[in-house]
Order: sequence, then structure tokens, then C-alpha cells
Amino acid sequence: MTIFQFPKDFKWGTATAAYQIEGAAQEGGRGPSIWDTFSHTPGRVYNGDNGDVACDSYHRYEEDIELMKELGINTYRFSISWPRIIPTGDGEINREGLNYYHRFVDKLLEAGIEPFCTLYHWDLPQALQDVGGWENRRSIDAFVKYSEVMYREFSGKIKYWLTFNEPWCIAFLSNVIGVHAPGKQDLQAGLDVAHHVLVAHGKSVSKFRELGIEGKIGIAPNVAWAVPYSKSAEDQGAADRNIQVYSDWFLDPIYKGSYPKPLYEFFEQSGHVPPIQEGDMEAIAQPIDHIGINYYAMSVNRFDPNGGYLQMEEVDMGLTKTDIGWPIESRGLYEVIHYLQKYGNIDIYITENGACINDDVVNGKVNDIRRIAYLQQHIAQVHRVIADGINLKGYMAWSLMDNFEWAEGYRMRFGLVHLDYRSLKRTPKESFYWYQNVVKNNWMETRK
Ligand SMILES: N=NNCCOCCOc1ccc(-c2cn(C[C@@H]3NC[C@@H](O)[C@H]3O)nn2)cc1
Repeated sequence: MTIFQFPKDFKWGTATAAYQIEGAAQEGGRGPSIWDTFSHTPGRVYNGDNGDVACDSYHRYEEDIELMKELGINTYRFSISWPRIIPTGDGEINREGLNYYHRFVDKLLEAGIEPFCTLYHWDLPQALQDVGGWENRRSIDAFVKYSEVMYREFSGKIKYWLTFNEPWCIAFLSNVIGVHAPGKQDLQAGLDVAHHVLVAHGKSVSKFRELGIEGKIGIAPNVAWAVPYSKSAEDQGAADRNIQVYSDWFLDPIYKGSYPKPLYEFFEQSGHVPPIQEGDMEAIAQPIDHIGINYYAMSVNRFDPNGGYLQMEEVDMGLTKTDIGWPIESRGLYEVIHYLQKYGNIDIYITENGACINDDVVNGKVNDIRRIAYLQQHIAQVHRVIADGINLKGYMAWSLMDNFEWAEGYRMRFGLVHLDYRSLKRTPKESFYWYQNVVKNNWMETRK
């Protein structure tokens, strides 16, 4: 048996997002978001599921915090619903929305749990989408205004901030592949969105510094690790493009002040380039304090001229998969964190890692041993990374509870806590108790 001991100040947590858990979609002065529109558009979300009720955490957050206390975590990553704060995106402030999050954050602090706040987790106010959304530079200033409201309001309470969750999903999954809101399939739109989100990030970081807010700020890219199917230059190129589009496309502008050349030139070949204006790259490249890394799986890639916007195909190598179909391979977490060291030994948090395992309640229990195996393998990689001297400061399991998994609706379950969506009953799974033990001990034992 091996014991993996973690640093004494290591942050153990869980993560969620507003649209996925809150519900109360038309309460508290909240305005509509693009995910309200998208989820109510027939054919966009499995089974026509939507976030109208979700886990009803808007009303049940005290129960959720009791579960966090039982779990023993010291950190909780959540997101703010922008349309609760400014219902039309850049109009009047909704005090009722601010008061809701004050009540929530105060309860977290009372419980001794550090709030780790994501400002944007995909729920753009629909009123901004109506005038072009992130394709329109107007959203940049709207986001900076929204973030300023939040910085001023929660300064001293919230000390860990993330501007954007998974900019690849915001830009490419949502505007090029088209499976997330607003559901476009247009490469130029994806590059426009990516660029404007980056400028919004940078200008918001500048505002954070200008206001002298006590705390740390960063961004949370979801990252890909990929290896080529063969040693051919074409397959290596395909794997490189896949890795770069998730991390380098966003972190190079932030840390280096320019887009990654190989991928920039690849998109340029088809006549698509980011809409860079004077001063944009300087605005983006504001120093940040940390990055959140969301890792789920790695892939084997080969060149495919008909393989979408990257001319890449993910090859099924027959690995065991989770119930959402993603292969289980934890070494990608180790590899990609080392890959990111090219930006320096930056403070890194694993802000999402978890498995979609759709086990149900049987005799009052959820025996999700596959999720335990997944978490054990990936937390072991976290330990390896720390042992290599990398500043990996925390781990937040995705997710505290089963919730609205975007286009997959409620059929895909990532939670440590099972949700019965009819009764909204929360049932801690076996993985909850396994993780509780790791958090309590601040070490993890493995069989070998
Ligand atoms: N790459 N090309 N794919 C081609 C075809 O893609 C089709 C679908 O693609 C994807 C890719 C990635 C995801 C995804 C989901 N989560 C989990 C959430 N993370 C933030 C939090 O809210 C969690 O719910 N992380 N990533 C979904 C769909």
C-alpha cells in the first residue's frame, strides 16, 4: 500500500456552476440567459431538459452547504449568474441578485469554506446575445462592468476569482462545433468570440487591480492532452492543434501577448484570423495569479482532412470509458500540467476533474466504485505533479452533485451526491465518503 501525503495547505473542494444547479430561472429578478433560450429550443438538449429547476440550489443552498460541511471540504468553486446581477447584461443592477449571493457566500464563510468564484460559466444574458453576444465587442465592456460590480460588492468576502470557465467551450464548442449555446457553426464566429472573451478577461483583471481588490484572479481553461496515432507529421500536427486550441490559444495571449503561431497560421490558411484591434493584445496580457485547469480525458488523434475545424479525428483505442463516452486515462493530467510549465511555475488549481458515472440509488446507496477508481487514479497524478515541484495548489472534484450537464441534460451524472430530480432529494454516493476520507486525512492510500 502506498500513502500519498498532500501539502498541509492544499485546497480540497468541489465545483458547480450557476445554470447547472440553481434553478429559479425566473425568480429573484433574474433575466434570461442564452442557456435558457438554448435549453428551451427543441432538439438542442437531450430529452428537452432545461435549467428551470435543476437542483433548486437557489432555494436549497443551505442544504448543499451542510453536505459540503459533511464532506469536509475547505474550498467550494461556484459561478455567479450574470443575469441575476444585471438582468439585461449591461443595464440596471438587480440588488435582489446581489443579496442572494451575499446570503450564500456568508453561509459558506460561516462554514469555514473558502469561496472560489467563477464570474462567467456560460450563462450570457440573452439581451446581449440579441445584439451579437460575444461576437460583438460591446460584450467586453458589459462584462467588465458586471465584474466591477462583483469585485466591489464581494471584496473581502471572496478572495479567489476566475474570470471565465473553459474559454474553448465558450468559443469553439458553442460557435464552431455548435453543441452548446448559442449553437453556431462558424469558425470566424469562434475566433471572434475567443478574442473578445480574452480582451474582456484582460480588461477585467485590470479593473480588479485598479480597485485594489484583496485576493487573487485568473482564468480556467479546460485542457486537452493528445498523442498522435502514428509518428507521421500529419498526425503529430493534428494532436498539436487539438492541444493548442484548448490551452495555448488562450494562455499564449495572456502570458506571451500573442496567439500561438502554428495554430494561427493554420486558421489563416482558410482565411480566418482573430479580429485584433489596436491595444487588444496588451489589454489581454495582464499578469494573473493562478489558472484553473479542468481535465477529464486525453485522446489519440490522427489527421483527417474532413475532420472538422482542426482536420483532426479522435481515434477510439478501446480504453475503458465513462458513461459519457470519454476514455479514462489519468496520465494526460500529469502530461498536460507539465506542458503548461512553459508559462512558468504558475499557481495551478484543478478546478474540475471527475467522471460521468450514471449509477442510480439501490437500497438507499449509490455504489459508484468506478467513480472512486477514476478519482483515485487522477488524484494520484495530482500527487505526482506536486512531487515534481509544480505549484499545484488544490483539487476541486466535478461535481458536488449531479446537475444539468448542458446538451446532455440530466442523464449524465458527475456528482459525488446523487440527485433525484423529481423529489430533489440529495443522496451522498460511496464516492462522497471515499473523497471525505481523503480530504479529512489530507492523504490518499492506494493498493500498490
Ligand atoms: N473536440 N471536439 N469534439 C467534437 C464533438 O464534440 C461534441 C461534444 O464535445 C464536448 C467537449 C467537451 C465537453 C465538456 C463537458 N465538460 C464538463 C463541464 N465542464 C464545465 C462544467 O460545466 C461541466 O459540466 N467539459 N467538457 C462537452 C462536449
